[in-house]
Amino acid sequence: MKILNVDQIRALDESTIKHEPIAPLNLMERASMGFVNWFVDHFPATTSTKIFCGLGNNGGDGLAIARLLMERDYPVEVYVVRYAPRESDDFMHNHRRLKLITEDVKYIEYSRDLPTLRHNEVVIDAILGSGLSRPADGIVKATIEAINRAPATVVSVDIASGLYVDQPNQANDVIIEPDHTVSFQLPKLAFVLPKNGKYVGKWHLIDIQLHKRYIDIAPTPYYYTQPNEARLLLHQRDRYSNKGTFGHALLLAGSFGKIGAAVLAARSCLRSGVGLLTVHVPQCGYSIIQASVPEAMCESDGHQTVLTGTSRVGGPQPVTYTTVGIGPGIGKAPETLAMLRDLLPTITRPMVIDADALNLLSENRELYSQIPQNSILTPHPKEFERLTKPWQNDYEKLDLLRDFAKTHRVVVVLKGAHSAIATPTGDVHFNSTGNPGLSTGGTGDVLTGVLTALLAQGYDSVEAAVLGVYAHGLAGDVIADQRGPIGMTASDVIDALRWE
Ligand SMILES: NC(=O)C1=CN([C@@H]2O[C@H](COP(=O)(O)OP(=O)(O)OC[C@H]3O[C@@H](n4cnc5c(N)ncnc54)[C@H](O)[C@@H]3O)[C@@H](O)[C@H]2O)[C@H](O)CC1
Ligand SMILES: [K+]
Repeated sequence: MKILNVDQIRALDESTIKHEPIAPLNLMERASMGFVNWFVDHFPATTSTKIFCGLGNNGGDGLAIARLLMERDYPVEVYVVRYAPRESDDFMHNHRRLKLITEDVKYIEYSRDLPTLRHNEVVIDAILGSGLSRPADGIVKATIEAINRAPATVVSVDIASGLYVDQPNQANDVIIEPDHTVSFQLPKLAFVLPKNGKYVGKWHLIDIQLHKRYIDIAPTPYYYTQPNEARLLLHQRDRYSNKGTFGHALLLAGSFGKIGAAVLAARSCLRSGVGLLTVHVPQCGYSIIQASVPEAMCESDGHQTVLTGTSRVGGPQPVTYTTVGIGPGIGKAPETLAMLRDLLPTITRPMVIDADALNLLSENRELYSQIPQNSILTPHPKEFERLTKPWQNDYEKLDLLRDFAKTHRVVVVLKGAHSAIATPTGDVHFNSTGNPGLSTGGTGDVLTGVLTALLAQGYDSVEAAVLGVYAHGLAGDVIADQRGPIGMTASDVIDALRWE
């Protein structure tokens, strides 16, 4: 699903009005009706509801929502925040329609006009929407602050008032902190950026049948992975296939005290459909892997505690493997760096690079040019900062991410809430699955195993990253549903992986 910018959202509106065709006021009615259908599914008709409306079309939505909820007998109070002398046409039209059924519309010009808000009430925030062009100030700011202080449940229409759709807010901007955002048709970039979490709450999309052809051809680098899109990426298995069909992966993982990382990556790799797996670990990990992952072959490094790439049986020969995954638990010993240095030029196929392998790269940037094209790198934000440089906000981070992926022709999975997957062409796919329970030790090792398995089976790198990250997050969501996010372990995630 595409994520469009604010100008495209406006143009999409106009395109819908022109091509459907539909009168602007009727489109507003459709959007408001969609919101109301969502609202009645979530809050009973006894819910005391206060709607705060601005003077533009977001406010117009608010007035239409007020009327539609009153028609369904919700106890609704309407407040218009009078911050400017002019209202939009569709605001005025809905204002007139509302006045036909109630005289009781209140106006907020000064702080003393603000009502008291209680915990058992619901506030609908329709003050400012996608038309935001400057920080909230004056009475708008005072109203937003009052709503944020109140114990009431807050639902924002389209986007929290004060939050920009696709550009950074300043640290001191005043923005609604909703429990829910009910938006129209497509997600907004602001919704998927981790730092905006409290200005978005849980978000929901209402299909208002905006012009499909416009969406289909609108250029954008940003995508949001939907369940049906992820499922379409899944390769169907031929019943006459054999284990050779699904590749032979090599995982280079583990060091003394961190053999568990190798175990997790190996198990998830096997659970993700790889044909054959060899795990190369330091000698101290040999018996552990043999005993705990019997399905894998194990190759012992010549070194007791860290990876050096040497071996008493002749050393790993990555060129003979379909795919190499490196990083989980390897540490940053000089011998391991030397191994990475020797290894990279010998690999011609995309590989998976994680954890300390990324840290070694960031400390030896001359190696960037040696990374095989279309490899998948899986940094968390701190690792990505080491690979690049610090950023001021999520938008700058996104630019760095796209630049890095394009410059080095790699796929970068920036892990976090809505993990962002940047492609060598500069597109970004935001993931839709996962929960805070996944921020626990070992889940990154699991992802490395998953991605290595998908590459070994012949998935293209972007597809492997989008599908693998989605499936990994979904496994976390399944566990969170069953017994809550707290106490989830990386091993649970492996067990919950499903490929169907
Ligand atoms: N396709 C859709 O998504 C639909 C969206 N609808 C709703 O329309 C709004 C956008 O409406 P618009 O009139 O363009 O903007 P706003 O209501 O957000 O703002 C009105 C107006 O306010 C001025 N302004 C900007 N920043 C500030 C500020 N900080 N303080 C005061 N005033 C400010 C500026 O001049 C704006 O133009 C969208 O969010 C949806 O809710 C349609 O209803 C249907 C389809
Ligand atoms: K709003």
